[in-house]
Amino acid sequence: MYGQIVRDGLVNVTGIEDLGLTSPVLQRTSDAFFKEISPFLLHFGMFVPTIIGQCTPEQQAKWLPLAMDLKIIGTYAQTELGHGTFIRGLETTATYDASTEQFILKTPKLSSYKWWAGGLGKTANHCIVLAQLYTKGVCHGPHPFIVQIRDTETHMPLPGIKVGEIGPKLGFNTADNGFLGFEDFRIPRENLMMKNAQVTKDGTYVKVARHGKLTYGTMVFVRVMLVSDMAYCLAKAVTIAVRYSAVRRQSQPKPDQPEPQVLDYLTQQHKLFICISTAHAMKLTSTWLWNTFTGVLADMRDGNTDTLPELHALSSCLKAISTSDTSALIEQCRFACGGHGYMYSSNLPALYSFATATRTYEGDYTVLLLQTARFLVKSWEQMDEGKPLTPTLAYLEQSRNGSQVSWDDSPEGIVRGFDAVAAGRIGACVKSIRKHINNGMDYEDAWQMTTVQLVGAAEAHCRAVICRVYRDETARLTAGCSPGVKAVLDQLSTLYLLYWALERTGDLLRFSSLSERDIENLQARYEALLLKIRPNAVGLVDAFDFRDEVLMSTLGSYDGRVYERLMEEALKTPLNREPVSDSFHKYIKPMMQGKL
Ligand SMILES: CCCCCCCCCC/C=C\CCCCCCCCCC(=O)SCCNC(=O)CCNC(=O)[C@H](O)C(C)(C)COP(=O)(O)OP(=O)(O)OC[C@H]1O[C@@H](n2cnc3c(N)ncnc32)[C@H](O)[C@@H]1OP(=O)(O)O
Ligand SMILES: Cc1cc2nc3c(=O)[nH]c(=O)nc-3n(C[C@H](O)[C@H](O)[C@H](O)COP(=O)(O)OP(=O)(O)OC[C@H]3O[C@@H](n4cnc5c(N)ncnc54)[C@H](O)[C@@H]3O)c2cc1C
Repeated sequence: MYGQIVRDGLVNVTGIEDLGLTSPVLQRTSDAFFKEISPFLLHFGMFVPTIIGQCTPEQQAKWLPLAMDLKIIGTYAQTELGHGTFIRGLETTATYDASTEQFILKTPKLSSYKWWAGGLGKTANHCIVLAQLYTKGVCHGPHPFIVQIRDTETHMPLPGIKVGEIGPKLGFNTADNGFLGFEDFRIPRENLMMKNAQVTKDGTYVKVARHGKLTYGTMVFVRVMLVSDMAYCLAKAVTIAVRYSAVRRQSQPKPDQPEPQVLDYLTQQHKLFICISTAHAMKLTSTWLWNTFTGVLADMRDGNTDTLPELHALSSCLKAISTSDTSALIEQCRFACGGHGYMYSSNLPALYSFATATRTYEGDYTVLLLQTARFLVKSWEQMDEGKPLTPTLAYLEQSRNGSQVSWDDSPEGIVRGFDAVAAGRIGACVKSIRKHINNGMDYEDAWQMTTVQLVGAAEAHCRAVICRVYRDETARLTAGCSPGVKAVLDQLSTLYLLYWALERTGDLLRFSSLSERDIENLQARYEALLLKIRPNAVGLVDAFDFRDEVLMSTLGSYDGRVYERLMEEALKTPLNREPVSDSFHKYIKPMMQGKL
C-alpha cells in the first residue's frame, strides 16, 4: 500500500512541476492520481509554504530549489505527543551553542516527541521543527527550524534521530504520519528560519517582525486553503449521493404505482440539497477569504500588520465551521445512500474520514472558535470605547442601541437576522464575563465560565459572514447569467438561508421579532423550494464536473450502472478468489465436528 501510494504520488508531482504548486488544476486532479492521501502532501502543503513564509531571501535561495525539485522531501513537525493546541507549551528545545555556532535539539521526555507530522514516518528526509528557542539562558518561545533527519542517499535516520510511523488511524492511512525524537542533535545556526527572528553568531536574539505571531503564518495559509478543500470534498460527496438517489428506487407510497426514485422523497431532498448549497457557499466564501488573505499579506509586506487579527479570526472560524459542516454533511450523504453508502467502494467513507480529520488538524474546532471569540469580545469592547469596527463586524453597530431587529423573511432580511443573532450572542458573552467579574472572578476565570457561550457566538458570527458573502457573491456572479441559471443559483442561496433560519429559530426568536407564524412561513417556503430544486438536482451535481476517476465511486459514476459496479468491485475482493476459504478447513469444519 505505502509503496503504491509513493509511486502514484510521484506521478502527480510531475504535474506540480508543470502546473505550479497552487494550480487549481493540480489540486483538483491530484486525487485522480492516487486513491488516498499522498505522503507528499505535507511537503507541498506546509514544508514549501513555510520556507516561503518564514525564511529570509538568502535562505529561500538555498532551500526552495531543493524542495521544489524534490532534491529534499520535507514535512512540518509542530505537534508533540503532549501538545498540539498549546504551541507555547511545546517541549522540544533548540539551545544555541555560540562556541560551535549550532543549535542543539532535544526532546527531553516522551511527551516531547514530535507526533503526527504527515510524511514523517518513512518518506521525509527533512522537516520543519517548531522548538523552544534558548540562547544565553533565555527562552524566546517556539521558532521554526529546518532539520535534516535522514541521509539523502541511504535514507537512514541520522545519528541522534529517532523516527518512525505512528500506526493505523481512522483515515489518512497513507499519509505516513510519524514520530520524531532528538538526542542532542546539532544543526547549524543558519537552519533557524530567520525571516521573523534571528540569532547572531554570538547568540544575540534579534526580533525582526513587529507581530509576535508571524511564526504561525503557515497555519493561517493552510486554514484558508482548507475552506476551499472542504467545498471540493463536499461537492464530491453530494454528487455521489444525488446520482445514487436518482438511480435508487425504493418503497411504494401509492398502491399500484412503481417504486419512486428516492430522490423524489422530500426527506431525501432535505438531506441532500443543503449539501449542494453548502458546497457553493463554501466555495464562494473560500474565494472571498483567499482574497482577504492575499490583501493582508500585501499589507504585511508594507510593514502593516493591523489587518492580521481580523484575518486570524476569520480563518479560524471559517476553517472550524467549514470542516465541521462538511464532516456532518458528508455523513448525511452517506446516510442518504443506505447500506451501499457504507461500502468502501462508494468512496463516502474515505471522504468522511478525510473531512473529519480536518475538523481537528490545523487547529481544533473549539480552540479556533475561541480564537475568533477572543477577537469578537475585543471588538465589542472597542466599540464601547467608540473605536471603529473592522469590516466583518460592522453589524455590531446595529446592536449598539439594543433595539430588537424586526424580522423580514426576504433573503437580505434573513442575512440581517443572522447579523442580529451574532451581535446578540456576542453581547450576551460580554455581559456574562462582566457579571462574573462583578461577582469577584478574575478575567481568566470569567472567560472560562463563558466559553460555551463564546463558542456559540463565534459560530453565529461565522454563519452570518457565510450567509452574507454567499448572498452577495451569488448576486454579483449571476448578474451576467441567463435568467434560468440565475434563478437556479438564487434558489440554492435562498435554500441555504431558509435552512439555517429554521436551524436557528431559537436564536432568531431571542434576537429578532420572529414569530411562530413567521416560522410556519419559513417552513412552507423551504419545503416548496426543495420541490423547485428537484428537477435540476442531477444537473446541479453534474455541473461540479467530476470525472469518474476523481469520484472513485460505485454509486456516483456518470453512467449510473450502480449495481453492476457494486458487483464488479465485490468480485475483486481477495476473499472471492477461492470458492472456499482455507479458514473453513482450519477452523470452521473442526468446530462443526466438535474437534476444537
Ligand atoms: C503529490 C502532491 C500532493 C499534494 C497536492 C498539492 C497540494 C498543494 C497545496 C495544498 C494546500 C493546502 C492543503 C494543505 C494540507 C496540509 C495538511 C495539513 C495536515 C495538518 C497539519 C497540522 O495540523 S500542523 C499543526 C497545527 N496546529 C495548530 O493549528 C495549533 C492550534 N493552536 C493554536 O493555533 C493556538 O491555540 C493559538 C496559537 C491560536 C493560541 O495559543 P496561545 O494560548 O499561545 O495564544 P493566545 O490565545 O494567548 O493568543 C495570543 C495572541 O496571538 C494571536 N494569534 C494566535 N494565533 C495566531 C495566528 N495564527 N495568526 C495571528 N495571530 C494569532 C491571538 O489572536 C492573540 O492575539 P491577542 O488577542 O492580540 O493577544
Ligand atoms: C490526520 C491528522 C494529521 C495531522 N498532521 C499534522 C502535521 O502534519 N503536523 C503537525 O504538527 N500536526 C499534525 N496534526 C496534529 C494536529 O495539528 C493536532 O492534533 C491538533 O492541533 C489538535 O491538538 P491536539 O491533538 O493536541 O488536541 P488537544 O488540543 O489536546 O485537544 C483535546 C481536547 O481538548 C480541547 N482543548 C484544548 N485546548 C483547549 C482550550 N484552550 N480551551 C478549550 N478546550 C481546549 C480540544 O477542544 C479537544 O476537545 C495532525 C492531526 C491529524 C488528526
